[in-house]
Amino acid sequence: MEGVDHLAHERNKSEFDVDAMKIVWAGSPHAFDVSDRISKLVASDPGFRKDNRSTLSRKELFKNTLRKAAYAWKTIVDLRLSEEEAAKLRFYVDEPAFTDLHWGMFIPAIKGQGTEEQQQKWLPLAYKMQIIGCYAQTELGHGSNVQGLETTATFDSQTDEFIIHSPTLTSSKWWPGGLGKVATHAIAYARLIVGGREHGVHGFIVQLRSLEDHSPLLGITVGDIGMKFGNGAYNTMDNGVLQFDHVLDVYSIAFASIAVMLWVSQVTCEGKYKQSDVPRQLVYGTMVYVRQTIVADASCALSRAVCIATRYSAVRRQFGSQNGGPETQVIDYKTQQSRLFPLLASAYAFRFIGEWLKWLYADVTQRLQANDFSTLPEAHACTAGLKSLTTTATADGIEECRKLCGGHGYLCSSGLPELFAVYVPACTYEGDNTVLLLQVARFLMKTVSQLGSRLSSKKPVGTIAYMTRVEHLMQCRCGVQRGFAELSADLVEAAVAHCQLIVVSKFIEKLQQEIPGKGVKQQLEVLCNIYALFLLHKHQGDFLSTGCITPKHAALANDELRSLYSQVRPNAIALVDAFNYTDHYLGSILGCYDGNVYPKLYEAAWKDPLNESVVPDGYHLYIRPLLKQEIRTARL
Ligand SMILES: CC(C)(COP(=O)(O)OP(=O)(O)OC[C@H]1O[C@@H](n2cnc3c(N)ncnc32)[C@H](O)[C@@H]1OP(=O)(O)O)[C@@H](O)C(=O)NCCC(=O)NCCSC(=O)/C=C/CC(=O)O
Ligand SMILES: Cc1cc2nc3c(=O)[nH]c(=O)nc-3n(C[C@H](O)[C@H](O)[C@H](O)COP(=O)(O)OP(=O)(O)OC[C@H]3O[C@@H](n4cnc5c(N)ncnc54)[C@H](O)[C@@H]3O)c2cc1C
Repeated sequence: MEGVDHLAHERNKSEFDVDAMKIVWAGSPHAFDVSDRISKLVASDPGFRKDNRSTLSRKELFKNTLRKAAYAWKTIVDLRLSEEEAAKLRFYVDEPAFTDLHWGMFIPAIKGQGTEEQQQKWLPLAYKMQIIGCYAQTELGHGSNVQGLETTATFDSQTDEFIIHSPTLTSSKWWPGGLGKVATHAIAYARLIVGGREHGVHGFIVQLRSLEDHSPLLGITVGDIGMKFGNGAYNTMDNGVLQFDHVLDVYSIAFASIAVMLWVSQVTCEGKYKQSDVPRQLVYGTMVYVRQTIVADASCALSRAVCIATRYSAVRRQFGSQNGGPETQVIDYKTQQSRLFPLLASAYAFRFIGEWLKWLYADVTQRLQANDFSTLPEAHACTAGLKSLTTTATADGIEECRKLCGGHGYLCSSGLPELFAVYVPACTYEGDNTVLLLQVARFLMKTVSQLGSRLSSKKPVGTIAYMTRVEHLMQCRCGVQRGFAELSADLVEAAVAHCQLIVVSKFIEKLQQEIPGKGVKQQLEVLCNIYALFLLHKHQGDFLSTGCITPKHAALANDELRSLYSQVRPNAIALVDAFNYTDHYLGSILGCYDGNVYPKLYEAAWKDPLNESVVPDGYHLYIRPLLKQEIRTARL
C-alpha cells in the first residue's frame, strides 16, 4: 500500500546513527545540505522527469535532452544557484549531455592550460553559456596514443594565425561529446608546425559553428557518429565527428601570438617556437583532472546499484517457508551476502579514495603553480590507476547488482540496465583502463629501480600483506630479464595490486580520523575489513605466494568474512539509506525507498506503449493470416 514503509522492520534493526553516516558519505554537513536540497528540488520538478526515456526515438530523446539542459540552465539562473549547487543540479538531472563536456572538460582545460589573456577572453563567455565547448582530442585513427594524433596546426607568421587541418580520414576528430550537434567551440588537439618544424600535440580553441544560425563555419564538416550501446543511455549525448579543411584559427589554447607566461610553450610574433621548461605532459592536464573526478563518480554509480540491489534483496522472498510462514528474504542467503556486501564495502571505499584523490590533485596543482613538478609522476600514476581500478570494479559491480535482482533486474524499470549502459564506457573514455594500468606499471618499474625493493614504507600496519604482495609481484617481473612489452600483462596485475593497496590504506587512514555519530565508525571498520579481506580472499594466490600469509591465515580470513557479513546484515538497509538518494535519482522500482515493489512493477507494466492497445499493431496484417491458414498446414 502507498505510504507504508515495507522496509521499516529493516530500518529498525540499524545499530548506528544513519543521519551521521549521511554526513560522512556526503563529506561534510555543508555538502550534505547542498546535495539533499538540490536532489529534492530536481525530484520534485516534473520538468526533470526521466521515466519515459526508454520509449523515445533517438531524435525525440535528443530533443528532450536539449530541453532539459536549457531548463536546468534556466533553473540555475532563476534561482541564482552557486557553481557548487549548479554542478549538483546537473548531477541529479542524471542525463549524459553536451553540458557534461562543456563544464567538465572545456572550461577546466581553459582554466588549467590557458593563458591569463585566454582565460579572460573565453571563461566569461563559457560560464554564461554564450559559447558551448567540447574537448576534441580523439580521432578516428587514434585515441589512446595521443602522440599519434594527425590533425595539424600550422602557424602562419604572415597572418599570425594557425591553420587547422585534417590531412587524412583517420585524422577526423571522432567521439568528442557535445561535438555532433551542439558545441559552438572546441578545444582541438593538433600537431603544431612552426616554420616547417613540428613540435608535438597542443590544444587550440577553434570555433566550429556560427553563433548566429549554428551553421558549421567555412572548412568545418561536423556531425553525430551514430547510435551507441543501449537504447536510451548515452544516446542523449551527441558524440561527434569533425573534419577541418584548412581552418583559420586565431586562438590557440597553449599559445598566444604575443608571448605571455604560458604553461606549455610560446610562439612569438616573429613566429619563433619556445618550449617552456615544464614537462610536456602538462598538455595532458585536463585528462588528469577528469580522471580524479571519475573516481568519485564511480562511488556514486556503484552506490546507486548497491542501493537498488540491497533494498530489493530485503524485499524479495524466495523458498524457505516453514509451516506456511513467510519465505526467506534473499538478503539472508550467504551467497547473496557474499556477492552483495563486498560491493557495498567497495562503494564506501571508493568514496573515501575519491576524497583523497581530490586532495592529491589539488596539492599537485598548487605545486605546479610554484613550478614544483616533484609529485607529478605519482599524481599521474594514482589518477590513472585509480580511475582504471574503480571504473572496472564499478561496471562489473553494476552488472552483478542486476543479477542479484534476478529477472526483475533485467527490466528497464529496475534502473539497472540503463545505469550499466550509461556507466560502462567509463572503462574506456578518459583513457582505456589497460593503457592506464600500463602507465602505472611503468611508474612502478621506475620506482622499484630507484628505491630498490621497498616501494614505500609509508603505509599503515594493516596493509603489510598488501604491500608485500605488490613488491613480490614486481620482483617476480623486474627480476626477469625480458622487456616491458613481454611482461606487460603481468605488470598490469602488479599495477592493480598497487592500486588496491592504495584504496585499502586510505580507507584505514580515514578510520583514524575523528568520525562522529553513534556506531558510525564501527560500521565503517566492518566495511573496511570486508573490502580488505574480500580482496585477500579473491587474490589469495598472490598473498600465499609472497609467504606473508599461510593457508591457515587464508582460511581464517574467509571465516572472518562470513562473520563480518553477519555484522553488516542488520545494518544493510541503513547503510544504503545513508547515500540519501531520492527515488527520482535512483530511477528504480526495485530500489524504491518504501520497498513497495510489486504494485509499482505491475502498474508500470501497463504504462508501456505496447499496452496502449489490447490487439497489437501488426496482428491483423501478419498473425491473423497465419492463424487462418488451411487445415492442411496444421498437419505439418
Ligand atoms: C597513454 C599516454 C599517457 C601516453 O602518453 P605519451 O605522451 O606517449 O607518454 P609516454 O607513455 O611515452 O610517457 C612519457 C612520460 O610522460 C609521463 N606521463 C604520461 N602522461 C602523463 C600525465 N598525464 N601527467 C604526467 N606525466 C605523464 C609518463 O609517466 C612518462 O614518464 P617517464 O618518467 O616514465 O618518462 C597518453 O597517450 C594518454 O593519456 N592516452 C589516453 C588518452 C585519453 O585519456 N583520452 C581521453 C580523451 S577525452 C575523453 O575520453 C572524454 C570522455 C568524456 C567524459 O569524460 O565524459
Ligand atoms: C562514450 C565515450 C565518450 C567519449 N568522449 C570523448 C570526448 O569527449 N573527447 C575525446 O577526445 N574523446 C572521447 N572519447 C574517446 C576515448 O577517450 C577513447 O575511446 C579512449 O581514450 C580509448 O582510446 P581508443 O578508442 O583509441 O582505444 P584503443 O587504444 O584503440 O583500444 C583498443 C584496445 O587496444 C588496447 N591497447 C591500446 N594501446 C595499447 C598498448 N600500448 N598496449 C596494450 N594494449 C593497448 C586497449 O587496451 C584496448 O583493449 C569517448 C569515448 C567514449 C566511448
